Amino acid sequence: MSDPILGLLKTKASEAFKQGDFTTARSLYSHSVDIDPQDDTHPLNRSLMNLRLTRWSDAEEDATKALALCQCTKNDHKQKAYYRRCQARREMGDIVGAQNDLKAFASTGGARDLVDAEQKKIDSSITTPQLVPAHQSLLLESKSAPSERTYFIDDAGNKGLGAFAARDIHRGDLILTEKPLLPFPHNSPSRTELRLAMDNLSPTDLLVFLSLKNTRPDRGDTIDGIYKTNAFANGGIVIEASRFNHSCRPNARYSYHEATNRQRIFALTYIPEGEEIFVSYLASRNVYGATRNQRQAALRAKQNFLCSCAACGLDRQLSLESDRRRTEIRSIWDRMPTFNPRTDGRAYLQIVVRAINLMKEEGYWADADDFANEAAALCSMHADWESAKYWHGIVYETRVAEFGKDSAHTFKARRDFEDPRSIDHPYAGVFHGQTFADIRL
Ligand SMILES: C[S@@+](CC[C@H](N)C(=O)[O-])C[C@H]1O[C@@H](n2cnc3c(N)ncnc32)[C@H](O)[C@@H]1O
Repeated sequence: MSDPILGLLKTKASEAFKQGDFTTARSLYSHSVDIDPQDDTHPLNRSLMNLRLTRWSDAEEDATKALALCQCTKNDHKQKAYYRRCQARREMGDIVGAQNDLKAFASTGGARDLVDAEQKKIDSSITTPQLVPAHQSLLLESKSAPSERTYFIDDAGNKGLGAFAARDIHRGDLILTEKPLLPFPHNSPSRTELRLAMDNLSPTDLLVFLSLKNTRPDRGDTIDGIYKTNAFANGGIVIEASRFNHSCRPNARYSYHEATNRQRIFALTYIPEGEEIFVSYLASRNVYGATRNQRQAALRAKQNFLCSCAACGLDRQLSLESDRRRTEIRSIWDRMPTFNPRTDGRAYLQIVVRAINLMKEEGYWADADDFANEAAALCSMHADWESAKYWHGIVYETRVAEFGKDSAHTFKARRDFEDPRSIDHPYAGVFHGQTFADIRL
């Protein structure tokens, strides 16, 4: 079954061609050539774009490729291929080759007026070959990072491309803010929804989409493969943000900012210039509360890759220690609802402290707010407002780094920190007599 992207590529390439954007049309046809190398139509179409772009030797090569593929079966394709190759060869000063192609064009039924016009050009052409002009780069490479940028995209070894710090980045710095190219309000659009959204892309945006990584090219559905490799939960396809690789000990975090319809990435830690910036593709507890095997299985199922991050690459001993820490953090989280908040308050706070310290030992404590938030709620139940403020402060500081000062999560944390008594909790202030001032990180 042919890849559904082929029809879309043809439509968008002719759209670009009609607009006179031969560079985009050529690149779109190049994708068709790569996806469907046995069909002569694609190199034939691309040869025309090459002629328009004065890329004579590429035009010649494509016409030759088309001739080899169409063999004797498609006469009109053969005619076009000879005619285009004739023009390319003439432009390159290969008069003998051009003359032969023109003969072949005529003998396969090429229009008389075209033959005559082309013959005149051959006759009057100068034998000195023209220089091939420098042409535009066809790759949609990410532009090299201007100095004010926080990141640049570069080769990240076995992971493909990746994002790197263009300067020293500090915890809480905004690294990227980007509008989605294909926004979806949910994570799994149907094939029809996806196809409709793709139809609305401009030819150049389709090219940008096609520049993204596809970890499932074998499945024969390029759109689906690229979507699954790159889509964000909330926010769909976001081109630059898609270049950030995953780590189970990330130094940055992505989040969707609904108010501005932007995908954003904030620094969770200090990231020195030149270092790779990593986000986590897995939701919080599936990273900090999961062993290496569990994380790797989840990433393989979700995105079909074997994680090579620093945490997954630890040697056996260190990896076992890491697994033990993460398993304990997870088990603390799972045990928390079993505590009686009236009688077990101190033990509850002590395990919160334990969990956050384990996160720190693990080198990834950006999600400390999950636990600190529970601690704040417990202190509020006991009307220990001072302690509640302390824990709300940790939640607030963590959320600024995770989501920025202007996110809804952070606003709430800030309000609770400034006025702990205003907390929206059904049991706030119902127990009295216990204070927790001695239990801190
Ligand atoms: C959203 S893309 C990230 C950008 C991608 N590296 C590129 O070249 O465009 C996700 C893909 O990058 C690769 N990748 C990301 N993080 C990785 C990691 N920790 N280990 C190995 N491969 C990773 C995998 O192929 C994954 O499917």
